[in-house]
Amino acid sequence: MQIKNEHNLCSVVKGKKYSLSSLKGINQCQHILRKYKLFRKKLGQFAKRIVMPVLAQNENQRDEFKRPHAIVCTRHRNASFRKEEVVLGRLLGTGGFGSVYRGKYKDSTVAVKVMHRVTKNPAAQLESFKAELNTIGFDHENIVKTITATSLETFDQGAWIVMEYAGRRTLQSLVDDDSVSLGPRRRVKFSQQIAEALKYAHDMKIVHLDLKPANILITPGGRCKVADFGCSQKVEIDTGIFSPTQRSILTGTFAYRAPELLKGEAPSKKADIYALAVIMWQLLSRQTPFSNENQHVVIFGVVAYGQRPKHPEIEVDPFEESYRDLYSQCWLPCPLDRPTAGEIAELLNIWRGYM
Ligand SMILES: Nc1ncnc2c1ncn2[C@@H]1O[C@H](COP(=O)(O)OP(=O)(O)OP(=O)(O)O)[C@@H](O)[C@H]1O
Repeated sequence: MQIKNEHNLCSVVKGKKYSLSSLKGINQCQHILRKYKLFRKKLGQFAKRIVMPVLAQNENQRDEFKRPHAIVCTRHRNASFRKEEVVLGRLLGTGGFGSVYRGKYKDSTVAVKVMHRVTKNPAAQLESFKAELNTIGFDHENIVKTITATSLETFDQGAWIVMEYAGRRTLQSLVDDDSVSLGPRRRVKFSQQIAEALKYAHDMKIVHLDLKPANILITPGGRCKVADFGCSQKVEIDTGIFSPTQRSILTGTFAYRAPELLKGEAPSKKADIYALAVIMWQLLSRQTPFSNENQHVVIFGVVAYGQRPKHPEIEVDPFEESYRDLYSQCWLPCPLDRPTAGEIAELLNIWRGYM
């Protein structure tokens, strides 16, 4: 098939008529890909695994492109980012593996995660850094944009991740702040935006696995942005399940962790849907899930008896009932019974149209 233009190339690749011989003229492809910068936005992961190896200059490069995370590492290594280009400002907060500062990079206000130089678990820290790089190239209004990062090779000399600055508030701080109203419209808007972010990440074969209100930033304009992909994992393209070589998912906060993860089973996209359910519950109840309860007892209850956070004892109208029904479906014990992020986003979008 002759490659004529961007659309044509997309349809060849997306329509899976991608036997490499059908992509006539590598030079032509290169030209089109460069011209339209298709690598990430339009062809996504598929292009990285199928088209990029064709364009690779030599065997080594070809193998590298075929490995998961290859694009991230390669782009990353070649990135022109130097620490001197960043002006660090005040500290925004400190997490387990790094401290986040407000800063300036190329005239933009950014947030910079500076990984701790000394840590009790350097291997886990490196994994977390690599996981955060899963979102390099993501472009979605409800996901904190990762702009650039120092290279993996220089990790030991101090690793930095430069992100868009998404404001000072988190969804957790809104839930905890009694002066902030979280009426039905806001609840549905936030839930929909989180579902949209998950849909995008899942379409890119990335699962977050540490979704909770503290990891959702709220911009001054009131938009949700999912942050902290430090526990995220890549799903295999064909099977939809995780490569067993990747690290186990013993991270995350237990109240938001799906029962299959608590049982030690392989995670899937539906683990994020479970976490979204708990967040939706929290937006309605404004309580902390399983607060003051013994963690081990709760984990046993969640896994063995399908225990979930209690529905808040408030009067509910038919609309609230639908909202409860939706999050109750999202935390069903069997991952297959839970809706997809796309289905949830679509439904909530329809609701928003009626509110
Ligand atoms: N892009 C960003 N824009 C604004 N603030 C951010 C951004 N990224 C992180 N922060 C803030 O920086 C602080 C530290 O974030 P970080 O992700 O390192 O740690 P954490 O989520 O608190 O802990 P951990 O990662 O160990 O779970 C948090 O308060 C977070 O809200």
